[in-house]
Formats: sequence, C-alpha cells, structure tokens
Amino acid sequence: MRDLIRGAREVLAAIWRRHRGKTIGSILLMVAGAAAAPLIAAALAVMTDAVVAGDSADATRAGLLVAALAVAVLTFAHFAHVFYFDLADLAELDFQQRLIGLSHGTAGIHHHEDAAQADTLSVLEQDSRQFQGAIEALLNTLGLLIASGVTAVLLARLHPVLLLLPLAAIPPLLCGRWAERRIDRSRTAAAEPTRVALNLFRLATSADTAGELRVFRLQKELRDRHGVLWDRAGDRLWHGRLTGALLTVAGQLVFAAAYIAAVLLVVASAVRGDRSVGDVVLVIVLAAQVSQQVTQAVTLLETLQRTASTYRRLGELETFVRERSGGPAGVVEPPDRLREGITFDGVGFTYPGTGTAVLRDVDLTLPAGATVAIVGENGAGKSTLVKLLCGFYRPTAGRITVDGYDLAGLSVTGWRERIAAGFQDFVRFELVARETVGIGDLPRIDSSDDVLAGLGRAHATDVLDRLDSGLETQLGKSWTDGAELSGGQWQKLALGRALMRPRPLLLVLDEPTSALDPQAEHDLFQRYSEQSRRVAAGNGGITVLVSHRFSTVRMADLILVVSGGEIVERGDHAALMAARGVYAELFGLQAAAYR
Ligand SMILES: Nc1ncnc2c1ncn2[C@@H]1O[C@H](COP(=O)(O)OP(=O)(O)OP(=O)(O)O)[C@@H](O)[C@H]1O
Repeated sequence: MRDLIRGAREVLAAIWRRHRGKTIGSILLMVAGAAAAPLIAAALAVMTDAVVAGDSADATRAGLLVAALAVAVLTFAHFAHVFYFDLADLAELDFQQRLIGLSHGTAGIHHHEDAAQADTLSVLEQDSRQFQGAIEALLNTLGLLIASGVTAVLLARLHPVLLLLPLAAIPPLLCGRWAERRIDRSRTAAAEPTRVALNLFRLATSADTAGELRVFRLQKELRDRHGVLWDRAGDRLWHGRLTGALLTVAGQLVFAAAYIAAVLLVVASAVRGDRSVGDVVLVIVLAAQVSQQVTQAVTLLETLQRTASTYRRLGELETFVRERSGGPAGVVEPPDRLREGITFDGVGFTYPGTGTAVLRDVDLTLPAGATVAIVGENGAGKSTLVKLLCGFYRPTAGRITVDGYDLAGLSVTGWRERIAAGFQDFVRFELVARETVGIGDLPRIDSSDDVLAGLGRAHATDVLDRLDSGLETQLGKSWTDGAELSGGQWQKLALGRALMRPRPLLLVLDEPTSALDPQAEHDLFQRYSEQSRRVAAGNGGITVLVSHRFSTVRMADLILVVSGGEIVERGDHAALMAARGVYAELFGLQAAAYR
C-alpha cells in the first residue's frame, strides 16, 4: 500500500511540477464526471416511479436530468482524455529526464557496469512509455473514489445491508494486486533474457556489424541465440500472466455472487410491496455500476501498482547510485593551474561486485606540465587508471591528489570542466560536424573558429574537405542526407572534440588514434606534444596518453609500464631503454616488426 501511495504521489508531483493548470483542470473534469454517473441511477429511479405513478411532468423533468447527466459524463470524460494525453507526455518527459540524470548525471559509472542495475535501467526505459495509462489510472482512481462515495449513499438509502456490496469488492482487489505482483516478478525474471536478446537483435541488424557477421557466417547462430533468449523471456512472462489472469478471475467470481444476492434482495422486497419499481431499477443500475467500479478499481490498481513498481525501481537505482558514489560529493573547486601535479598515493582498485583488485599499491606522480604515456599488455589496468583520473570511480584504497587536494573532495563539475578526454570507444554523435566537435566545449559550440582550432590541434581539418557543407554538414547514416564517414574520420572528429578545450588541466587520451595508421599517429603526437608543452608551460596541464604504439609513446616525458595492476617500470624513453627491462624488450620487438 505504501508503494501504491508513493507511486501515486510521484506521478501527481511530476504532472504538478510540469503544469499546474492542466493538473487542476483534469482533476475537476474527473470529479464532475465521476459524481454524475451514480446520479444517473438515482434520476432513472425517480423517472421510473413518476412513470409508474402517471406523473408525466416529473417523469419529463427526471428524464431531462438523466439526459443532462449522461451528456456530462460523456463530454467530461472526453475532455479529461485530452488532458490525460498531455499530462502523460509531461509525466513521461519528467521521468525520462530523471532517468537521463541518473544514467549520466552522476560522477561515477558503476551502475552501468553492474548487470543487475543494467537490468533495472532497461526495465525503466521500457516503463517510461507507460505514463498514458498511469495518469489515466491515477485520475480515474480519484474519480472512482467519489463515484463510490455517491453510490454508497444511494445504496444505504435502499437497504443498509447493500452497503456490504462494496466489501465484496475486496477479494477481487486483493487478487488483482497479487496478480500484478506475480506479473511484475515475471517481468523482472524476463528482464535479463530480454535485454540480452535486444542486444543481439541490435547486433544482428546494425550496419556496423554487417561485415563480420557475413565473414563469420554468424547470421543463423545469432538468430538461434536470439530465438532461445526470446523464448526464455516469453516463457517467464507467459507463466506470470497466466497465474495473474487466474487470480483475477477468481476474485471477480466472488463479486459476481454478491451482485446477484443484492439484486435478489431488493427484488424480493419489491415483490412483497416494500419497495417501488424505481428502487428495483436503482439497485440494478447501481449494482451494475458497483460491478463496473470494482472491475475498474482492479484494473486501475494493477496499473497504479505497475507505476508504483516503476518508481520503486527508480528509487532503488537512485539509492544504489548514491550509496556507491563512494562518499559525499566533493565541493572544493579545482585549481586553475597545476603547480605540482597529480599524485597516486597507495592507490588500489577493485571493480564493484568483483573480488579481484585490478590496481594495487600504485604510488606515482604525474608532474605538472608533463606528457605521460601509459603502456602495458591487454587487461593490465591502463584504462582503469584513466577512469580513476577522470573520477568515474573512486579508489578503493589510497587516494589521488591534485596539487595536494584529494580528488574525491574536488567538485565533480569543476574537475570535469578542467579536464578533456578522448577514448578508443568514442561516440559517433550524428550532429552537424561543427556540433560533433564543438560539444567538447559546450559554451563554444557555436564558434566555428574555436571548432576549427580544436580540429587544427587534432590535425583533423582534412576531414572537412570531404564534407559538402564543411562544418555545417549533417553527419550520420540515420539522416537521409547525412554524410557517412570512415572509422578513422569519425575518430579524427572525436579527437578534435577531445582537444576543443585549449588549456585543460588534464587531457586524457585513451587509445584515441587506434583507427589511424602508426605514421599518422606518430606525426600527430609529435606536433601535438610540442603544442601542449607550450600550453602546459602556462597552466601546468598534464597529458596522459594510453597507446600500444611505442613509436608514439617514446616522445613522452614520463612512460609508465603497467603489468598486472602495478607500475612495473617508469622513466623516459632513454632511461627505460638503458634499464633493458620490459619496455626495452617490447620497444625492440615493435621496432623490428616495422623494419
Ligand atoms: N567494468 C568492469 N568490471 C569488472 N572488471 C573490469 C571492468 N573493466 C575492466 N575490468 C577488468 O579490469 C582489468 C583491467 O582492465 P583495463 O580495461 O584497465 O585494462 P587495459 O590495460 O586498459 O586493457 P586494454 O589494453 O585491453 O584496453 C581487466 O582484467 C578487466 O577484465
């Protein structure tokens, strides 16, 4: 029950936040329409008695009242629906914006990498389409309460025992709630196979995968796996829905028995002459309305229960995100320039939900103004170091300090404003080219000069030569006239985006040039590091580059070799070569391969 009230409160609060006038208007229409319905029964009874008594004036007046009430019910309901559609859109907008905030408005990304929370997010995404029904259900419930009140008064006037009739509504209500809970459990159980099946579907229908799927002849395999998962999800849903339907029917049967008893009670007393014909009409119509009200209540409660589950899930996810954020949000503004650098002090890290530390006892300083390269085998922990630097996760041991300030205590927004990053799995934002690059520094997105400067720093202005309208060209296959780019071209734009901010305190480049050829990558970083040294002399900014290409890495001021979650070697190229350790060996192997 608490869940139900919370769900109803959340929906009402959402529409109230978005549009008070429409919320009030829809409630008034609903109340008026709801009260009119049972009054029709009373007016019908008066009309019947007037007809039986041969009083044509009274019969006409009552008849006109019946007509007026019927018109009111129909028109109010119609206008109320217009409001529902609008309010449902507003509630959906409110919910989706909360979901976006939860999904990407947080400092950390742990909820995206936890399977259970990913399931919850996927169910919530689907649930965000249900507000049409939720708003209607909520307002209809308010109307139903009023209609039931008026009906109860009319029934009590006929015979006090008839007041028990709504009590017979309790079994169907309870059964309806049990049914909804059962269905909800089956939806949760089906969430994982549904999510994986949808991922497979996207994989099997995406243009990006077309080549590999053909070469490896994966079409049948994917279709089979997709089918198996879909069947598994379907089975779980089917059992839930079937049990739910059986429970609902059982509850309805109890009410049907009570309905028949109520009508028989008044008919018997009318036969004895204790009641008028109008009373019989009244009880038949009212009992039918009670039946309708009960059926409606069950359906409404099911819908409200579903809405309540949606908000419960949203609340659980919010709690998860809050609790796993690793402590209170930092408030200290980061410095405008770095004097000392960024220091890792005994840093260890274990991904949530796993038992193995992927970083152990990392002690290191990234000096202000330096270009730092991180190398190491796959899975060594390079990207994890980067994620900690960006503040996506907090260390599970030790701390990271920025000029002596604990990174965990720095304002997330402030830190994000002072860093820039380019990742290997960059996003192909299908916007116009200027925006695709410009979103790297939102306040300057409209400045073509600034966007060109970012592209210049990334040595990526040549991508524009292929675009009909230059910076204003719409990019992406989703648009009819959108220009499609090669993987390397998309990556160059992503690099331009990463370099939009001219003076970041920390620039992280996690294999951002993997789609470029080694020579192009080498040339790019040669020129980039010259520029960045000039900029770094001003604000002490640090560039961190993760790369597997030693020809690029060698120009860094400091090279870190990561292995098994530890820094096993550190120094510049000359020092590491002289040490004849892992770095020297790997450098020698790669150089020989290119010879
Ligand atoms: N979200 C995650 N949840 C659990 N474990 C993870 C997660 N991401 C990475 N790992 C594990 O952490 C370890 C380090 O991964 P990381 O991505 O930091 O390696 P990397 O050095 O960047 O590798 P690569 O060169 O392949 O990109 C790996 O063993 C990986 O399986």
